[in-house]
Amino acid sequence: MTTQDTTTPKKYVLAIDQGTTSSRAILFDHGGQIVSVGQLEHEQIFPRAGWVEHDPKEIWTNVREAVGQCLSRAEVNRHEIAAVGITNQRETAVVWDKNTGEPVYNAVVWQDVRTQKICDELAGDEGADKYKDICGLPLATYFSGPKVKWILDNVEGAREKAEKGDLLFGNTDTWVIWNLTGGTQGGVHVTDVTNASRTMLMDYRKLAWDESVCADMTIPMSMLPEIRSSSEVYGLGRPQGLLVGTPVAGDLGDQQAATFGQACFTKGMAKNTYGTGNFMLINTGEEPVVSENGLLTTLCYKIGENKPVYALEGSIAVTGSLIQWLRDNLGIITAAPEVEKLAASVEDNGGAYFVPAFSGLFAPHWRSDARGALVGLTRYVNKGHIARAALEATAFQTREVMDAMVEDAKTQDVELTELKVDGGMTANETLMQFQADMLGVPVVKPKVAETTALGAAYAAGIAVGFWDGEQDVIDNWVEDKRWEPQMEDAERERLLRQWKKAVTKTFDWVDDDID
Ligand SMILES: Nc1ncnc2c1ncn2[C@@H]1O[C@H](COP(=O)(O)OP(=O)(O)O)[C@@H](O)[C@H]1O
Ligand SMILES: O=P(O)(O)OC[C@H](O)CO
Repeated sequence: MTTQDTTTPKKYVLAIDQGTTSSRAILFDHGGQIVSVGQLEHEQIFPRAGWVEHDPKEIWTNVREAVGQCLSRAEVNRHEIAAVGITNQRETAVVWDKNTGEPVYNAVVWQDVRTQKICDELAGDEGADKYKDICGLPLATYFSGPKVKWILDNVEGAREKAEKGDLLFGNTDTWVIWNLTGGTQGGVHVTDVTNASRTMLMDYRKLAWDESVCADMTIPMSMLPEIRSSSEVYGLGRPQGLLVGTPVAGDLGDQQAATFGQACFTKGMAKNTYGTGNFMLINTGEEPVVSENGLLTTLCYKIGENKPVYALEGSIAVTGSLIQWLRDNLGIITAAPEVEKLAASVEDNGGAYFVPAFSGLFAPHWRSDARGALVGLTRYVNKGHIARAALEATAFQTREVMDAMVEDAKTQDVELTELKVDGGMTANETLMQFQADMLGVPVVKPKVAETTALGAAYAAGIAVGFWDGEQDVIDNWVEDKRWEPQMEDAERERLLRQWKKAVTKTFDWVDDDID
């Protein structure tokens, strides 16, 4: 049996951040400072238009290698590590055989839109909000439940195996934790409330799988992981691994982890993460709030036996990935940071607006029938304007989500006075200034920008007593940079008016005869 070393003093907590484009392992010290990082990218598989897959085996290999890199770079071994926390790209669905550990199909990624027909059929006459009262989410291709149904319906033999109890489902947190704790040799099959709240299968008030939704989606409940809190010991590292005997003690979806790492512990505090997509979460306290404006009701975190904390979320599918698209599909930049220089080569967007509805539009529109559009083009527009329009798209989309949040917040008596930000795109000064201009409130970035991994580390460290609780997180949070709004109101309103017009041009694009 694997046991934990309780004799060596513990100096660190390790976070594993299994993201959309890469898997990272980050070691943190007691002050919440980064000690070392390991990182590997994995392949993005696009078998058809609108389909996005990852290879779960590659992800697991990369996680192990990232942990190896991280520990060797710091010359730290597992005896000095108090606990491991996992955070992950949410909604991405993995289904595997519990007897062999082999996935039955690639992971179907959150951005994938293949389940449109399944969602339409499930909605029937009742519409996309059919399950909203149970799970807090609209029926959309984004969430895991319909993806699991697709796998069971389309992979030969999968449904029979699932019905026999041989298959397991999980988001990538569950997949990583199962493997980390032993896989076929006794791996634990768990998830936390935040990840479960993104499947459409969990009742967000009861924090339990909902039988009726699972039945509608024809998903055997034996496949589903046990729902646990975000901060408790789920199991110990497997004997063969580098983390043998180390408690695996934190699990949060990446956006909730960032909210935790940003110390948004009070009702009304909000953060926005600028990565592949953008995700703004506002803490709504111990009572769930139902949005009237296209936001998702989601679990924010649950620490051990404490009451759960809820959030409203505005999810934007495409932000940083639009910059990758400029790099990979248009070739007008060779690396993401170059977009800033290209955008600075022009004074403004030249009338061009880029609505990147590559996976339809998420919050606040939830239009699966939308597809991307670049509008306002004239002979005047050059690649500098396109780069600028691509950057501005992130800020405009964020403003739309913020408007929805402000509307919902009115009923809660909370006011949004500033926005905490993090993620890869916050390195872009032009974007951050434009963002503050578009929001009309200051945008504030912390010194440790890896808030996602930090949040997972805190959840794990709190579970084992390495940190005492939320006050430690608050004490460790230090402001790095602040952007104040500078734009005239009239100019802001003009730009937003044009943007809103551009958004309407993307609607109703997908016809029924297109998969
Ligand atoms: N200087 C920059 N300007 C604009 N976008 C950037 C810049 N640097 C990185 N990005 C974008 O940020 C994203 C990476 O951010 P990250 O937080 O690592 O994402 P994720 O965790 O979603 O993989 C990429 O999509 C990339 O295009
Ligand atoms: O891996 P990221 O940072 O792109 O985040 C993905 C989100 O969790 C999807 O909901």
